[in-house]
Amino acid sequence: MGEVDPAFIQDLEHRPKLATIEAEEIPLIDLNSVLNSGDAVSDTTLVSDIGEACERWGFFQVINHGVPLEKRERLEKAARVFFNQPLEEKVKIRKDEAKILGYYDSEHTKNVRDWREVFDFSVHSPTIVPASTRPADKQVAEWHNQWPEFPPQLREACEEFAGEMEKLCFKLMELIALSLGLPQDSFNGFFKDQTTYGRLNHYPPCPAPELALGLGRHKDSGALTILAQDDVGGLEVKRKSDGEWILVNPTPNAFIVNVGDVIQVWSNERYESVEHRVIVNSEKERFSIPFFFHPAHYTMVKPFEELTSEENPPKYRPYNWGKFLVTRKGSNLKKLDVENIQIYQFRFSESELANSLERWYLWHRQDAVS
Ligand SMILES: O=C(O)CCC(=O)C(=O)O
Ligand SMILES: [Fe+2]
Repeated sequence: MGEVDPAFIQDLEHRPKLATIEAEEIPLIDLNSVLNSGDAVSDTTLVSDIGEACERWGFFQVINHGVPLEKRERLEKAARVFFNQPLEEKVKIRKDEAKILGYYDSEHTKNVRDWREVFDFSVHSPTIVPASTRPADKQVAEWHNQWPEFPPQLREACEEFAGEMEKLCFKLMELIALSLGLPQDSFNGFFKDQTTYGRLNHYPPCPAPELALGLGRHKDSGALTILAQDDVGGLEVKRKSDGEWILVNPTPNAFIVNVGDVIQVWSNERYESVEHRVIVNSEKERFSIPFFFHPAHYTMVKPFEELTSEENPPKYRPYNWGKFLVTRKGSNLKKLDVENIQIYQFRFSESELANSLERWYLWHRQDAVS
């Protein structure tokens, strides 16, 4: 990536503090009991620990998650080999506005360029999504994977790892449902025709880690994200209690889990999708593998009725997940003059919320037409 191009430079207020602060860690959750308990979850302590982590942090780490270490290591190795190739090899599978999956090295978050390169692959290929961002357009399109020729084992490593991630996501969604007081399988149906995808991230060493970010502050827009980070460290989470950026120290063979915007809406903000970002390092490169668990494109995302009441009316109007996803995917590819789509655009204003009777009326009427 060479010298630091001004496109990478963050505004003053968003530049990282590189001095490490001693801070409380995000919760570490042991999934051992649930993996050995068959289908029904009976560990109430585990369920309440997950609920508390989602409420306080929006983030937690899991250990004893049942994902074989060999599968993770195999993919980590293949990712290194892939990114280590010359740029002209990688750009053969470059993504663009028509081909949404593949390699990319100039993603922008909040319209500042990220100091990283990525490879995106969908888990159920082809993935069915809306053909355009236009609300009235009901046509669908297919996302197809673009696999590199080299290394030849990358495809299988991605597919095998994704299979494991998907199982873990379903388990975690069941635990989250229980933690909200909902039936265990409440969320499963939304993921029948899921738009989930996986990503390989490479953050090269950066000559100006105090000016740039590997990945700018953002919230994940899907339901759940599971992340494998290597031993370098760089992920920072914005602590809800005071807005301080907290580094997530690498824990060997753990996965980092965070709730995304969709869970924020489903839970009517009991669980919030929390901002996070990645700082870079002048000496070490870093690799990470996020897995974005996303519902089917036709899902109308709205608060669960069981989690709302007259005193706690729905805070969001229903929105179409697929339209949201394609709008977001298209806008991250380049620098724009405006902020890309965010869920607060679907949130009722405080004055609308204040009138809960009217809110209930609106809500039921929208339900009938969506
Ligand atoms: O690389 C990381 O640690 C975080 C990646 C991430 O937040 C994302 O890709 O959404
Ligand atoms: Fe993220």
